[in-house]
Amino acid sequence: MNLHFYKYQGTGNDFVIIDNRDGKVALTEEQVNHICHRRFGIGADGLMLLNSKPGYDFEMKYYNADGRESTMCGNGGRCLVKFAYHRGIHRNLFKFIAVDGEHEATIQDNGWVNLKMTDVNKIEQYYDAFILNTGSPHYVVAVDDIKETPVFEEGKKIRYSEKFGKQGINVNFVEPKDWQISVRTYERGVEDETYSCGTGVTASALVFAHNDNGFNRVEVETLGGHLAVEFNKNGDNHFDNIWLCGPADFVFEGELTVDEAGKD
Ligand SMILES: N[C@H](CCC[C@H](N)C(=O)O)C(=O)O
Repeated sequence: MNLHFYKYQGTGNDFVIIDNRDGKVALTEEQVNHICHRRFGIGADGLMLLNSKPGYDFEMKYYNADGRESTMCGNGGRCLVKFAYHRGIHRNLFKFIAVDGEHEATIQDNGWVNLKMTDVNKIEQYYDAFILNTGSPHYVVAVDDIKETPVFEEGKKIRYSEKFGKQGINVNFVEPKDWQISVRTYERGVEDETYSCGTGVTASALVFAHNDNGFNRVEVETLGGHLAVEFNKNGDNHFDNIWLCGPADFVFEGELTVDEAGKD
């Protein structure tokens, strides 16, 4: 099967994207895993299909690098909006459907893509950490020195621990710094640290909100660059009008042949 693919990245969280509006592409778990492989494939944290969907500008289908269809990807959603624009879908306000429901998005004059995330009405405290779902499940814990934190080793331990078992969880280490936070994330389904994780950055910003009530904007530093999260906080653990804001850029495109076995 011949595929024309596009590579995009949002603060270093990178994705293979395929325009599947004609509905002809169906990939197996093994094929997605092979395409995302950093040595034997194109290499990516995940793969997305841009599908058609009546009533929406498009439908987002997201697969982690392990090949399995996953929950919401914030950076992926932002990259897919930029891709849709490049493919001729021009909107002041984009409206698409993803695994966690409807999303709106805008493309800013500086090229940033702002993505509206699902509301959050529950944050569970778990020992010194916080558990919440921003479209994907997240574990958020504060650390003293983000640079010295063994993200892979510690993140993997938590992700595979008894508590989170088969479902897994994304693990975010956060160093609060004045009016911003630094975040590093071990991502489920990539099974490694990624340069940034959009739903993880969103979860971290909600946990470390500055203002108790009303509008908040949290600046976030990640290995892959700068993001911002804006939201309304309405008392304890109620957040809405949540927007994940940041860059989303085209990298390259090409042709790919995958056979049934997922090999080139
Ligand atoms: N690995 C995540 C999905 C992608 C999340 C991340 N890439 C983002 O930008 O939100 C999970 O399996 O829950």
